[in-house]
Amino acid sequence: MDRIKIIGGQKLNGTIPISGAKNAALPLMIASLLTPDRLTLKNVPNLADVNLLARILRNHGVDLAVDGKRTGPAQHIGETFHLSARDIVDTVAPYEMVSRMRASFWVLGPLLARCGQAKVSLPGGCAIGTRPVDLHLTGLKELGAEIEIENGYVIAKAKGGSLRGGRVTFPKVSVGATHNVLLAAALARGETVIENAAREPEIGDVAECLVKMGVKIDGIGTSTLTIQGANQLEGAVHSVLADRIETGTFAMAVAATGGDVTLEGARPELLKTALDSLAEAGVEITPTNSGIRVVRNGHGIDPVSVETQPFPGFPTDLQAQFMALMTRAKGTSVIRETIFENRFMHVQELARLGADIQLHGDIATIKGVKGLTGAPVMATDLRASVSLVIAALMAEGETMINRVYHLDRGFEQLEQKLSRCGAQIERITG
Ligand SMILES: CC(=O)N[C@H]1[C@@H](OP(=O)(O)OP(=O)(O)OC[C@H]2O[C@@H](n3ccc(=O)[nH]c3=O)[C@H](O)[C@@H]2O)O[C@H](CO)[C@@H](O)[C@@H]1O
Ligand SMILES: C=C(OP(=O)(O)O)C(=O)O
Repeated sequence: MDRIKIIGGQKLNGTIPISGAKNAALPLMIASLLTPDRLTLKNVPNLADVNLLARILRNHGVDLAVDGKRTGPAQHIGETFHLSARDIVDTVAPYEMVSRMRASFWVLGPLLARCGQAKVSLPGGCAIGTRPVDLHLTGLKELGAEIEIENGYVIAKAKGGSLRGGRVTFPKVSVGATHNVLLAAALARGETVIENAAREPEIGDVAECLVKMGVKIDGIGTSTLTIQGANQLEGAVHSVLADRIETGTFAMAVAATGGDVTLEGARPELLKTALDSLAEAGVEITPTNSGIRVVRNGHGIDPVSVETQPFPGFPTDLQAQFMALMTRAKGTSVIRETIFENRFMHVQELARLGADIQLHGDIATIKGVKGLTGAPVMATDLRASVSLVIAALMAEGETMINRVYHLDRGFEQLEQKLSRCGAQIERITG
């Protein structure tokens, strides 16, 4: 099993190219199930989750060709995927695959819309809470799905053979349920209205792609989406939007170590709340023509308290990274996690490096310490893992991070991007 070794204490200086967003690339790939024509996606990040989803989609009959396959150590990021689902050959998404990744559950809506039936295993994903799928299922029922759960599988059939438009009012904001219903509504007969839809930019990106495929959607970027389903969708060409979580992660890494880094291709408007929190901590954030410049030189880290919220609030996917930064602040900060009930697995690992963090329910109180010291730690989930990378970059001496397969799910060329900016980071394989 691979590990990552980091010798902390180096400032980061240089340029980091930002990859396409995992959380947009996955539902965009799934959108290919909606059309027999070719969907071309550019700027797809090379990640374990993307590769696993490619296997799941191939199993359903999607033909996937990749342009620009790398030869040797890649300097460039992003690939072009051509996905063609001429015929859906299997409407079952098996446990072995779906249990390893949350987003794979989102094939349910499109399969149901295209084929009138689907059998999809209950999903897995990061172990950050119970993560039910009730909102996905009630949403699809509003579009005419009949649903049973048997032996860990959701078995769904469209009443009368095809879905029809409906009104879905989510009692709670859910990214995944919004994706699932939006994708299904694209091929449902008539109009669907989704109220209290998640507004995360990745949903807007999928909606923009669906529009290119022939769906009429009003309210993109707002919490009310009105979708006119089409009988048949066309192919399209779409570029995956920049990863705001990767952007925020590197910005926090630079804030942590000090230095001067340009995040090339970053879109500051996609993570305004997080960048504002960094500015409050004393980090200089400057939008440039091609991205964002992040600078911290001389100025220490001021303590800043945050609370996670759905977009446009502070993202839960940046909570662990921000906590790592706050471990070295000049005072005490408070972080409240309101989205997932068990997303504090990084706390005990950060403590191994010398962090002083008290947990009470959904609130973590972080007292900034004078210094962290390297130690062996274990990655527990994707964003928790990268918070350990940030802490290790600040720590004195060597940190060995075990179970880095979590990182490979969501960070393209992490070690290369950091080491080119001066970090002492190395993957130890096997
Ligand atoms: C692949 C992907 O894009 N994953 C993201 C997605 O996860 P995911 O789509 O799983 O997250 P949701 O937005 O659905 O979850 C938000 C909250 O709603 C609850 N809930 C959700 C669905 C449901 O049917 N019932 C229910 O109660 C969840 O337990 C959680 O407490 O959004 C999260 C919140 O921004 C991010 O942290 C994940 O990175
Ligand atoms: C929690 C995440 O992923 P998933 O929803 O796939 O578990 C994430 O991307 O931070």
